[in-house]
Amino acid sequence: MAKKRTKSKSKPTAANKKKVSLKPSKQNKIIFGSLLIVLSIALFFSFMSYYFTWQADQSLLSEFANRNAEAKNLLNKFGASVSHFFMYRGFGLASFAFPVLLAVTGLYLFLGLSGKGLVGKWIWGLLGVIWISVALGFFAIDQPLLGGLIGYEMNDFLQDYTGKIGVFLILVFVLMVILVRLFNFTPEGVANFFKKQRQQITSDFQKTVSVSDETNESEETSLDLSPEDNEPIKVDTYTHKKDIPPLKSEAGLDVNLPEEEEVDISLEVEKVEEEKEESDIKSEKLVKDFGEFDPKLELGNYKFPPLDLLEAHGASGGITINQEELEENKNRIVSTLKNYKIGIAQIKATIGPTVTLYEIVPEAGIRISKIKNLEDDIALSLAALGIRIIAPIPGKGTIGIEVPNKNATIVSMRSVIASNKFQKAEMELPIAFGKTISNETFVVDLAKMPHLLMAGATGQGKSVGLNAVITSLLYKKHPAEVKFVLVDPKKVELTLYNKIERHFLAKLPDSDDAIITDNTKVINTLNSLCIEMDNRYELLKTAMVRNIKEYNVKLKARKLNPNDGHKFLPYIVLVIDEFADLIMTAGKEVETPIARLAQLARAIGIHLIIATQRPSVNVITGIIKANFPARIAFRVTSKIDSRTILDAQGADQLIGRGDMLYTQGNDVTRLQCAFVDTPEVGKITDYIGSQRAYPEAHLLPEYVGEESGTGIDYDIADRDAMFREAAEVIVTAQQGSASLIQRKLKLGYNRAGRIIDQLEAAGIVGPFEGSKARQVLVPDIYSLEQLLENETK
Ligand SMILES: Nc1ncnc2c1ncn2[C@@H]1O[C@H](COP(=O)(O)OP(=O)(O)OP(=O)(O)O)[C@@H](O)[C@H]1O
Repeated sequence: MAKKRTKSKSKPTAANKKKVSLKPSKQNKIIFGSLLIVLSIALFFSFMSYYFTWQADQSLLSEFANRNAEAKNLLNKFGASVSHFFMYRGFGLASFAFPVLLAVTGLYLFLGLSGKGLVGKWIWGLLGVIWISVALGFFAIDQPLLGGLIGYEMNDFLQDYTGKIGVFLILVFVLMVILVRLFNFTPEGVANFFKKQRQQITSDFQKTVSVSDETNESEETSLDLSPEDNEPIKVDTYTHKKDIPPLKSEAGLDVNLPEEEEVDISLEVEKVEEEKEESDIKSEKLVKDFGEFDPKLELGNYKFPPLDLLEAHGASGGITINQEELEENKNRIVSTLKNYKIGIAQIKATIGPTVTLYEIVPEAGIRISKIKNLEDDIALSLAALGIRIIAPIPGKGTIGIEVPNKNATIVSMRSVIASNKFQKAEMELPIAFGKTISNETFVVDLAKMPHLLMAGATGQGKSVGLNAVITSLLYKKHPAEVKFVLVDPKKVELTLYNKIERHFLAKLPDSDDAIITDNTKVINTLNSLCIEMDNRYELLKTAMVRNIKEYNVKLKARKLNPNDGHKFLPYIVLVIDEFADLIMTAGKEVETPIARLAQLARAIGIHLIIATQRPSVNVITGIIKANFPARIAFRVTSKIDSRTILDAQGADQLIGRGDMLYTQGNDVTRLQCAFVDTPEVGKITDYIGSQRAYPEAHLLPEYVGEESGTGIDYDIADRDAMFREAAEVIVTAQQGSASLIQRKLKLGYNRAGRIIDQLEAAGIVGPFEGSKARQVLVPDIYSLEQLLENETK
């Protein structure tokens, strides 16, 4: 009871306090506001009449209590006494600021405006009062009524200490403070003021001129709604209320116009159409006459490949995993973890196409780091290939164990292309990679990646992955919108796309084949792409846009003149298979342009996809890695490789056949890559290839290398051990081809390629001639021997 009472006692006091001091009711505010206004009027009139009656009323001041005594002041004895107090004993003429301040305060309260800034007004007001009274005391020392007693005394006091000049300087300084703080009296402020005045005059002048030229209509538009200081008027489109910036009165007081009044004033806001530049009007007319520019028009009848070119790969039955398998795996996980004394509170399974994710909530008190440390042991105990432990699953407090399904389901390209997610994807370059562990279609935008690095050991699904990427784009993009530059040193993986050369491929002007299989050509192509990139940046600059998307939108709206070199820019996707081979043979020569493209090409629509078998650090160099945030790892053979690609392990524990990890930044997602077989790709390219095409492949800018040859100088000492045998084979057969050396000497493609380069450097074979074999420059074995002997001399 006692407690209650104390509580109830303390509460109301606090509340009352609040009510009285901080939040007066609206009525109270109005009452108090009116009182202040009335008081200010009374003061004003008293002060006014005091100047005429003060002498007459002087003697009455001591007779305030005498009812018979009558003062001359308009407000009688009250007026005479108060005025005497303020004007004579106080601040003199400056006292007129008090009725003003009181009136403003009263208005604030009366209208219920927020009291922000009121204190400031009082402070500045009082400072102004003191300054004026001291100034008047200083200049009109013989007129005590002007400066008042305080003005006089303060002046006297200051003069005693600082002398007349000192007081004058103090007055000037305080005046400066007031001017700077209250009226922004700075050199820039003054300059701006004059500038605005000048602008106002010129615009007024122009308006007058235009009014005389134009019809009545322009009279309406010349109605100037903007306030003088060019601050914008915000108009609420629903209520048509103007949000007018507070006006400043001469005395430096912010006067906020009461909102209610604004509603009463019916303000008609005329929608003034935005001023259009001449070019805008022109482009609008063009769009009106001819419609938007359509880059697809040239191949207007182009038909996108239908879905039935793709096969279902028996995936129509859905995922096949039975309850037994799930139970079995669960029991194994539980018992394995028990061996390590890890209790499980809960376990949940998510079935994916190739793996099932078991999500475990460990018992309270078990450290996740313990499970993480036991990762390898647990994987070993579960004795299955492809187990990956994620401890903890990012964003969840659980631990994931991925266990491969006994019967993996193939994710067909058909199923992902047909998915709603892909069909409705509002992306620039949508790619349907496959399905996630929870069987959702995984679609990403290549334009956002913006480049992709793909790695994986032989036979783990890289080529299929590349085909999936290309197929996705072929299903979604018109030939006018995207072009591929394909680099295929293996010569077999991407050849099928030859059929769509005149639809979708880009090549160097002088080359026969669009698909690049030769390393020297790759260097030229990469450099040519760099030129294309620079050209595109130049176009973007002149069009004043930031990226290819904005550029093409502007071009479609006919805002860019083709006569100035503007043209529709298709996305360019550079696909390099076997990047390791390229880096090994050409090194810096390819690394530099690739790094340049990777760093800069995202805005102008050139995107790189690089695939490699060997994800070692000398292939995926730091500079390349830094510019390829999006990476895909198929199965690799070692943890180190996994780290090189993903900066995380796990790719070594994949099960192959399209099982992959995708990362774009931090999160690693396990996916089953969509499967598209070579015959399917064949069908798609046949379908596209059989349609009307452009006259030729999209031409890249010409690039003239420093040397037309290989550009690689070989020292005699650096020659391959099989160099002599290879030279003999070539000269005997009189056919300069790497594949001949490969066959006869049973060498790998790369080594044979290098030997051919060395033979060229030695002058035994001629330069590269596209798809034709190189010319053999030595007629017979005898001449060859002579040539080689002369070399050693
Ligand atoms: N997503 C997938 N789904 C099912 N099977 C696949 C998938 N990807 C690849 N495979 C199987 O793996 C085989 C090898 O794939 P792929 O040719 O893509 O390997 P690769 O990594 O390109 O090898 P290499 O580096 O030697 O060219 C395919 O023939 C196919 O049988």
